[in-house]
Amino acid sequence: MAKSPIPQEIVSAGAVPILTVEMHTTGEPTRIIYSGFPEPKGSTLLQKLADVEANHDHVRGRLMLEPRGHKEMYGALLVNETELTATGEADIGVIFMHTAGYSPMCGHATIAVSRFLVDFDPETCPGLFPKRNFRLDEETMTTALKLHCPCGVVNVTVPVVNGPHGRLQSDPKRPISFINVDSYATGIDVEIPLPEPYRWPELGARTSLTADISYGGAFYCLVDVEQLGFKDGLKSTDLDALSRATAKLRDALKADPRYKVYFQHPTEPELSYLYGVIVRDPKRGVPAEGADGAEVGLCFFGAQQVDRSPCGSGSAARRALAHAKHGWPPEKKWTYHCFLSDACGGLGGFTASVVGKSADQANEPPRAGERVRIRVEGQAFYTGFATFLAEAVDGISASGFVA
Ligand SMILES: O=C(O)[C@H]1NCC[C@@H]1O
Repeated sequence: MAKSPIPQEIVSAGAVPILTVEMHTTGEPTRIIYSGFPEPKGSTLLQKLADVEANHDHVRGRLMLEPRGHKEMYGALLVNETELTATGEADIGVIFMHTAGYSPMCGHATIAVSRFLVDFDPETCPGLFPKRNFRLDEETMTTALKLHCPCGVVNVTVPVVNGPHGRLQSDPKRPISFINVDSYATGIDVEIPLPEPYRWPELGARTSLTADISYGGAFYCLVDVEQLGFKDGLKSTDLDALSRATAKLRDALKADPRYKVYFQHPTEPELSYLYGVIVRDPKRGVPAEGADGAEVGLCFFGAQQVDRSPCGSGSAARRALAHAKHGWPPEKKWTYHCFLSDACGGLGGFTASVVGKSADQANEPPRAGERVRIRVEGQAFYTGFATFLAEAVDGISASGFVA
């Protein structure tokens, strides 16, 4: 690797340099932070997340916002030790971050991080992922990884090939898949009244709409584009108007305590909140090979950040909703597209299917609240790697900013 052209005295004069690998999953960035981030304190992953939020949030800002990031940046901080790596239930932990905070789950970053974890060279990253333990399936040439995400353990399968130096490396030609934590719809066809301050122009004379609520590691409100009043479907030219409409819908849901019941995580109060609004256009989208159908969607999360990817946790939430609402058989595979994959002729869509029900619900018919395991598939690619500095005398950029 090339040496830094900046004199070492400058590199080491400010905060510890932060090292990242940069990837994208259907256009959505993941800045994977593997060295230099302050060590989070706590014995559980959620305690470590709370510590990062309370004490190192400015470092999140530094890496996500300008001038090192931008308003749509996304990141993943690797955490070697969690309560579940200690028991062997997980291989490594991860804290997901965006421009306005942190995510309970992130499918696109799970795909990127898992590929990186298979590929990185332990000699160049000493201390990273010390319990690295590939479980290779030689028949399928895949390796398994258990990622401890804030929402729980996600089981990832990464296709591999034999690399030139006798080391396994990821196979960029085949999709990575993950089996998410239990996913379930919490609200089907919920009538949402929209009081005056929570309306937008495209609604016209309507004063309410119908939407669904579903969990895929994070809670999403899922709404058809026509319900929002956009009669011509999802169009990228309407992005600003869609952002204004979904922000109003999000605010209406957050303002009324009656909706809290739809966003209750069974065990973790920290995860009990509306994370994003996904606008669906069921009339568009090309199915990926082997899939039974497709739809296009657009996910707004955080401070109305736009997911470039089809949103992995949202795909799980949507497939769980289809199971509960329409009784789709488990093997029915659906391709979830974003604007980008739709514009690229279907390249980069995420495909989701049901791979199992919770054991205690195995014989029950589909219904709201029923927990299912969803497998989501997608691909991530490397775009680079970086060393980020913060000079001690730089009063502007240490915590990042949005212009
Ligand atoms: O793929 C996902 O699940 C996500 N992408 C950004 C917002 C969500 O966390």
